[in-house]
Amino acid sequence: MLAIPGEDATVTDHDIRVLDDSQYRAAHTLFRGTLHHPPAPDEMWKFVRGSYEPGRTLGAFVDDEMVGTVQAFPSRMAVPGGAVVPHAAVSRVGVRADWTRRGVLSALQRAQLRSFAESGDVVASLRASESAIYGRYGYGTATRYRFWKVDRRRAAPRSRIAGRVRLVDGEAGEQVARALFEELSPGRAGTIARWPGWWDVNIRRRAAEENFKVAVRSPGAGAPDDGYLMYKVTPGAHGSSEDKPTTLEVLDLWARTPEAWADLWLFALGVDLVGRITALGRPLDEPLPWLLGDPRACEVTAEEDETWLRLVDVPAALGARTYREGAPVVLGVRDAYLPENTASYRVSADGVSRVPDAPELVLDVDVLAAAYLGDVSFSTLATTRRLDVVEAGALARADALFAVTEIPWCGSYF
Ligand SMILES: CC(=O)SCCNC(=O)CCNC(=O)[C@H](O)C(C)(C)COP(=O)(O)OP(=O)(O)OC[C@H]1O[C@@H](n2cnc3c(N)ncnc32)[C@H](O)[C@@H]1OP(=O)(O)O
Repeated sequence: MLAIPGEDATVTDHDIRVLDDSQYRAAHTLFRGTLHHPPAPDEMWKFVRGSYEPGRTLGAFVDDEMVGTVQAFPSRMAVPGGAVVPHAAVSRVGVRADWTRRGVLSALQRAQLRSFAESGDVVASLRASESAIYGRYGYGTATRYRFWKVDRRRAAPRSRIAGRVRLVDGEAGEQVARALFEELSPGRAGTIARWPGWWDVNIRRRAAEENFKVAVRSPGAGAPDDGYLMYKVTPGAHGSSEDKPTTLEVLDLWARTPEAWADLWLFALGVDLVGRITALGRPLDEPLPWLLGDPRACEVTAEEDETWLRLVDVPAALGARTYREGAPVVLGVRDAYLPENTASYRVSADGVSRVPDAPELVLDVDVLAAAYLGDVSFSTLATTRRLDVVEAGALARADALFAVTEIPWCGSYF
């Protein structure tokens, strides 16, 4: 039985259990129900099943009936400076509609965070269905992504493909993509390792149902592959119809070099009969307009929070990333769910240590997570009253230490 924050008489009976093999399908059905989806049919379940790994799914029970569930996939995440830390990828969070707002998720979160701390995960992350849910559990928005829409016929690319882009069919295409992905991610800060079930659910299952293509790029014949594009084309109503144009969706695009990146986009821009190209979840610094003769042919249709990051082990996370040169700063961190993180930390280019000193900036662990990968500055967080400034000069020092040269991005939806 768990102690539940803000508990009242109706929530004390929650019983959080680690689920076993015989309960995964029920948990999946419960989760899908909270998203207003029907249970997974057998042909979907055969791909989803493998993503339930032992010991990683929790259920909340009332009178022996499951009313809520959370799951986490095993992963790793790159942090500024290039180190890679153990990472739990949280997903499939749901509480049955007749049990919401009675502390079920809070109980699940408390148990899940404790299990991450015990198993040595340094960070956890998730994609939030709603932005009001996860801050209280210590998750902060640490990366953002953008969605593109391109009017392909207007785009007029400025250059031509310089290397070789070839289509690779079926499983061979997936294998080439997967090998390249594993070489490139985790790489940039915020990028993660995908787990086998990610490929089963997101690629293999969809490829079986939809018209997936894999284009692989190399600098030239015989040279090693250096990038791939996974895409799908949905034919429009009448070929070139304005209302429902033939649309090419960029599903996954990773490149080792700028040349490979440009060639893969140029390939997409060259696919005949396509009127519109869409790309979801791309990095904020992707320079697509510069590739086009008519930069206005591409439009950012959305820019949203991507990674909600949780620093599970604050000293290990702070110690894993590098810092720019500059005078040190003392951060006072508060963590209600993992109180062992609550402490003062002296951060400098030489390293991080827990200190008895009075803090110069005081902040909750979700706010530290937002700044951790470098996506937002301490000054911005202070301006928006997300942290307390005890020593005015500390803001500029913290900004200088945590600054990064490349905008963090994850690029793997889960
Ligand atoms: C990573 C992912 O899987 S994202 C998908 C998340 N799942 C969904 O969106 C499915 C639909 N929603 C749900 O299943 C549930 O509403 C959940 C899981 C979001 C929340 O579960 P609950 O058991 O209701 O949360 P719980 O009762 O523990 O809430 C704790 C606090 O968070 C608040 N809260 C919970 N959900 C929300 C929400 N959607 N919006 C605003 N506040 C919320 C509660 O009001 C409560 O606040 P309080 O402590 O000030 O009283």
